[in-house]
Amino acid sequence: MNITVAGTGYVGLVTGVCFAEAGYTVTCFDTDTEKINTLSAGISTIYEPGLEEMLVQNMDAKRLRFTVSPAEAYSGADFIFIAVGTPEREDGSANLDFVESVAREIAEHARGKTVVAVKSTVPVGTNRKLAGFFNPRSGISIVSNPEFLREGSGIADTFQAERIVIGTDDKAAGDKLAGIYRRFGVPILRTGLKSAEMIKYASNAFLAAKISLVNEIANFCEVTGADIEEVALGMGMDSRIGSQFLRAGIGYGGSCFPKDTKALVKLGEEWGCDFSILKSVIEVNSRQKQKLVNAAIGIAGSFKGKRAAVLGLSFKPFTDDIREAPALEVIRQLLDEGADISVYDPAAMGKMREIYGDQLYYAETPEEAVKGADFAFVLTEWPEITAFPLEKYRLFMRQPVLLDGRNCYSAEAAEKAGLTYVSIGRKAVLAEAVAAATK
Ligand SMILES: NC(=O)C1=CN([C@@H]2O[C@H](COP(=O)(O)OP(=O)(O)OC[C@H]3O[C@@H](n4cnc5c(N)ncnc54)[C@H](O)[C@@H]3O)[C@@H](O)[C@H]2O)C=CC1
Ligand SMILES: O=C(O)[C@H]1O[C@H](OP(=O)(O)OP(=O)(O)OC[C@H]2O[C@@H](n3ccc(=O)[nH]c3=O)[C@H](O)[C@@H]2O)[C@H](O)[C@@H](O)[C@@H]1O
Repeated sequence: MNITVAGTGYVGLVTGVCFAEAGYTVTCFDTDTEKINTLSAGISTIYEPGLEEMLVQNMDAKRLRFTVSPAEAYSGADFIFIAVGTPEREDGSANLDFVESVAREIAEHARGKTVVAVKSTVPVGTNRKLAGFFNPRSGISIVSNPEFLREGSGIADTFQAERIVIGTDDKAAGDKLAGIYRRFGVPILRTGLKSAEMIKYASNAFLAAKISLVNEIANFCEVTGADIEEVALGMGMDSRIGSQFLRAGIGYGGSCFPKDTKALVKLGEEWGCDFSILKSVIEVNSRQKQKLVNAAIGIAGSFKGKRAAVLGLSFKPFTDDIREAPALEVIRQLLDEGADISVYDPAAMGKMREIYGDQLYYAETPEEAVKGADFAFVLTEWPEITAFPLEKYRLFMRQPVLLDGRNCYSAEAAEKAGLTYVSIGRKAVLAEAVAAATK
């Protein structure tokens, strides 16, 4: 059984390595020669706990290889997973150029009966369009197989997936794909092609909405004196609500929630449907990302001549991905305000340096980052950051103002440590500061 994965980004690489780990022979194909050279040398191109070890073991066992040749990748494949990017276009819609170019190459090179499973997130109707790239007599069938893994826990999310969705109008192709997933022992849901495409967007939209709703409730807690941690705990005990994704914070980021919510709004427009809830979800998230800098301005008046430390750059812990990370918005605002900025992140410093170069100071430890700072922003709840003692902020900072965008610390402990502490949904100080800044 030969499996090919097109695209060695996050999804493609995790998929390829996990299918090899499950015992299949896997070829990963990418047009990016540098990436393929790095991977062929046994080096992971993404930061994902446990992935590199698994990559090397499966390469050594001759179950996993990498290529830049489409002929080599597609000609002998029984299954081809498409996992290339579907980035946001300027108007918010999904860019399908990469997916279409893979379909064209498969049509050119694939021989015999091949099941093409589309993991890339694509608008409803795309897979039917992609089927049009293949000659009906070629034996190539298309199945929608959306991906639900999260960065930072991609391996566990694959082997212990809560569901695998297989959407197709071709029952035999769906049966074949379900067959290769059987080794994973996870629940499989069979649907039509369009429903599978919608399940992906609807799931991400729902999760993003949950976060924006909890963030709005957190903002209201600040005004009324309620505590979002207690409120979320109480809400989450209701199994109809569920306790996950109720963490209030500085807003959601990442390569998917921001782009997929916008793509769904755009898709709705194309079909004459107004996603008004989703528009608010996006708007609330965008305001949430600006909240802490506004609070700091409320406290300081101005950032001129002030130093700000930013702890946590990736959009969530256990990844080096900074796509749409709240840190990007916070740093943009701080630069506009004329602040001196030092940053620290256990994994994402290289990617930040690619964007900001010498506009920022890159510290090697949280301690070094906060030294001499007037403000410290905590934007990602990395263990290295949450374990950084409150006393050290007081000890090393010039003016110990801590703005905690992930509610990593106890407000009581922070005050006891002598800090001016601002967090999300827990203390009136934030609402007052924001009101002062926006007067
Ligand atoms: N990043 C994530 O955690 C998740 C992403 N998704 C979806 O999966 C898809 C892929 O996402 P990422 O892995 O983040 O993408 P990515 O942008 O990190 O990687 C895409 C890869 O495809 C390669 N590529 C482009 N054109 C190609 C071609 N013609 N042939 C072969 N390779 C080609 C690029 O060189 C790149 O390495 C997107 O649709 C995304 O929405 C779904 C679930 C989770
Ligand atoms: O389509 C995708 O790419 C993926 O998007 C998300 O996964 P991911 O973006 O890796 O990370 P999440 O853990 O969902 O976090 C996304 C953002 O929401 C934020 N978040 C999450 C949970 C929460 O309670 N509060 C909160 O602010 C995180 O800090 C992060 O910025 C989904 O969880 C995956 O199921 C999906 O496959």
